[in-house]
Amino acid sequence: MPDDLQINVTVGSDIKVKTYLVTGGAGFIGSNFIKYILKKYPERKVICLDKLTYAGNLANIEVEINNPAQKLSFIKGDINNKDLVEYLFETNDITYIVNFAAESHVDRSIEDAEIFLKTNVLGVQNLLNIAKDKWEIGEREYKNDVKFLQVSTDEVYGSLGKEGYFTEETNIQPNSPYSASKASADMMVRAFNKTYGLPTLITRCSNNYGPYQFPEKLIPLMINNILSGKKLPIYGDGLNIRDWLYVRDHCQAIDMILEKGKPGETYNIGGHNEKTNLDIVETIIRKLKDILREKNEYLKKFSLELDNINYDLINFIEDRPGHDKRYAIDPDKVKSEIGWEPTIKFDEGIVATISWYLDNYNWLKNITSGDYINYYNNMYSKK
Ligand SMILES: Cc1cn([C@H]2C[C@H](O)[C@@H](COP(=O)(O)OP(=O)(O)O[C@H]3O[C@H](C)C(=O)[C@H](O)[C@H]3O)O2)c(=O)[nH]c1=O
Repeated sequence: MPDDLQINVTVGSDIKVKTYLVTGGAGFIGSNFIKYILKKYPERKVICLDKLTYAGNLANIEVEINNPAQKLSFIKGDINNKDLVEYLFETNDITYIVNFAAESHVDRSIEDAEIFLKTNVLGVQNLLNIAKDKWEIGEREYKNDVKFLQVSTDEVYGSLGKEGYFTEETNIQPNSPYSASKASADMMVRAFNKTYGLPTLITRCSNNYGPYQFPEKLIPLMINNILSGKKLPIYGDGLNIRDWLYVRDHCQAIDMILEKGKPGETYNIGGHNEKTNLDIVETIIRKLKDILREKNEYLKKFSLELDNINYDLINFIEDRPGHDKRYAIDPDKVKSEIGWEPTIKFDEGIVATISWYLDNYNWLKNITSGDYINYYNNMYSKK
């Protein structure tokens, strides 16, 4: 049976449709995942639980929420809310729990780590506890299908030198409060698998980019700054290296790991696309210019002049404390065991991303009118 048509069939005539609890589903990767799943499996149900912090935005999944043909329900709430999470498990036959809910920005964690521990560690422990209790009761005949997938990050491995790659066996050596919180959560997920047998999966992705990313992260921040006539702040010498993964590829990998992954296992998901930050920023300048040459109505809209979009916009600023030098992922396990590899080339993905931000400038404007502005004002006033 092709994957797309797969449904859960229990004994007798009772047909169970898979139901996802997607936590953090109004954020960048979570909302892309919901879109991916609803499109690929129109018969499946998705419950999105999201606290709607500064980085979560209902607009990201508005189209899907308003489409009665799509089986998506949205609940505003915190993964730390025990009663609410219990209620969701009691009132739904949840097959897959996919946890995207997290405070994700390294710079914010350096300013104050508290919320990172509350959400990324205690929140995960709450989800695990409740998932385990419901799973242990095992009323459902399709209990074996249940999986708890923790979306983690390659940052838990720390930093690489010029050579080598992170494998799933690499020691955990987080360097920022953010990555320390994600590593702690990974250890709790592991413990719930080893101690109680909860069928867990951990995925560790490299840097994502694509539509709906909050403009505090490198790529949308640079796009937004160019469109707003601002300088482009690069930390340190700009030679730190990240491995960039288009968000849709990441969503596809998570879907395949949910279906084929072995409980208790960890899978690294990378884009095999290592670039220095300086290279990324220069590429954005060049590609944005190419797009604006073709769609010159945008020049007027943003009051921009092509000649002013150049490398002089780059502003090297003080380095991020504890700035990891290089992340890079060994592709072997997810390729050989799951059959996944990235499909979207960076040149394609970056043009799609820049075009999306140009075409959805209202989204960007709404996002940047709140917390984000205050946060950056405070941060840059210290530099
Ligand atoms: C915002 C910003 C960043 N940078 C540098 C710092 C990093 O070397 C690189 C990317 O930074 P960003 O903050 O976008 O992402 P990372 O710190 O690599 O972490 C990201 O990717 C991992 C996998 C996650 O797990 C994180 O949740 C996610 O935020 O650009 C600058 O030079 N200037 C800037 O203004």
